[in-house]
Amino acid sequence: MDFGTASQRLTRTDAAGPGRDGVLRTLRTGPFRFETGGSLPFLDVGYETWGRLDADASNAVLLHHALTGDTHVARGEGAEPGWWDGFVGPGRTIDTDRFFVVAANMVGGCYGTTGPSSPDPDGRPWGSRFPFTTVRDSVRAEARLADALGIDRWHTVLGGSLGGARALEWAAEYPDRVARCVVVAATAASSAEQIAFARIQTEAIRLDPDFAGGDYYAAGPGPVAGLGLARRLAHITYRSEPELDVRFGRSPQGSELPLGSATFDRGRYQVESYLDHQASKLVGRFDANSYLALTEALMSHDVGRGRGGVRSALGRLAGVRFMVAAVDSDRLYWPEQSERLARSLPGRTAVRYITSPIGHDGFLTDIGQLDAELRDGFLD
Ligand SMILES: CC(=O)SCCNC(=O)CCNC(=O)[C@H](O)C(C)(C)COP(=O)(O)OP(=O)(O)OC[C@H]1O[C@@H](n2cnc3c(N)ncnc32)[C@H](O)[C@@H]1OP(=O)(O)O
Ligand SMILES: N[C@@H](CCO)C(=O)O
Repeated sequence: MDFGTASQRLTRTDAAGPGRDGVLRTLRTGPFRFETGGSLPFLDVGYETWGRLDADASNAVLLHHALTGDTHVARGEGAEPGWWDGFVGPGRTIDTDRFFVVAANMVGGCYGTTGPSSPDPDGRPWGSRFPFTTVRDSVRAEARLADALGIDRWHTVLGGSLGGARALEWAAEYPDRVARCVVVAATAASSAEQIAFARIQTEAIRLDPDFAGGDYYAAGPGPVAGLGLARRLAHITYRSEPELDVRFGRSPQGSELPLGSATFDRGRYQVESYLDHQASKLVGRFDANSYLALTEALMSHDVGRGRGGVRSALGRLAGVRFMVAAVDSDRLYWPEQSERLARSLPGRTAVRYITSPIGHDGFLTDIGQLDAELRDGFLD
């Protein structure tokens, strides 16, 4: 099964070695024990790099993708654009002429790192046997990648949304290995409402008859209806009410008639068609089990777990320089939650704001608003 462009770029290597910019490679680890007890005989960690590591390995930057993102942050040798192209590249804020940039796919994902759709040693997809995974598992896998690449300490770790949770978890798990940490549109721990929205999504997938308990790979495309429903709900939370209203209002989609002529026989509003499109795009590029694994990893996100609570976990991070940023219209990762996170960090850093009408996805579309803050001092 092909989950999109990333898998087409996949080439497998067993050693890190010097890289080619923006080409997906894989580091195979030894046995991997998950935070909550499961284990796998090995993990493949899919990653891409840009630029060159300095002789003293002091210029390495780790970028983290969000829930359904991948490792292709910036353009590389090929023509395929990256999802943060304006932000990462030669002369950009994350300047690949200066930094050695690394992006790894999360454990449980479907863009290069071992996940439920990956084959077990007998060649069968792990499916329902894939262990429950947490953000901390991904960070620990990335630490092995850092070891293999010869990086003792990151110059900067940076990410948004689930990627922001990963960045923060890196600082908490390995404070001596992180000099700077940028957390965008993320919280110290997933809130009740974030867990609630996520649960509806995971339920939509599990209730799809084609989910087959997670072992659907041999039978066909799998729970595409459930995954599409999950994405529709999620996408609403990624945008703002005013944006949807201004953009779509009550307009019908093309010549469709939303009032209909009989029960269950009506055309769509534009916003329905928009959500249908977002759903079908995701279904075409993402594995439902990976969506479950990463969503539940995000539900479990709590930087204070096993560390005496959030305040205690964050209070120890005086050696890490932080930037916390929020999207002012975010109704999923509320700005107040970023403010709370920033207040809990040593030095009580001020929250930087991305001003955008669109909501949570502003961390993807408008990250450039952090350029000046990052270039002007923070990344020095
Ligand atoms: C494999 C990967 O590339 S994943 C890595 C990067 N991606 C991510 O990390 C997250 C996934 N991506 C996203 O969430 C989004 O694409 C974002 C946030 C990056 C971009 O958001 P925006 O630029 O604001 O796009 P927006 O939400 O407006 O959607 C535009 C799409 O809706 C479509 N659309 C707009 N109105 C309608 C409508 N009435 N009916 C149907 N479709 C519509 C557009 O045609 C466009 O389609 P396209 O994306 O196929 O070209
Ligand atoms: N649009 C983003 C939002 C999640 O933060 C994604 O799909 O990864």
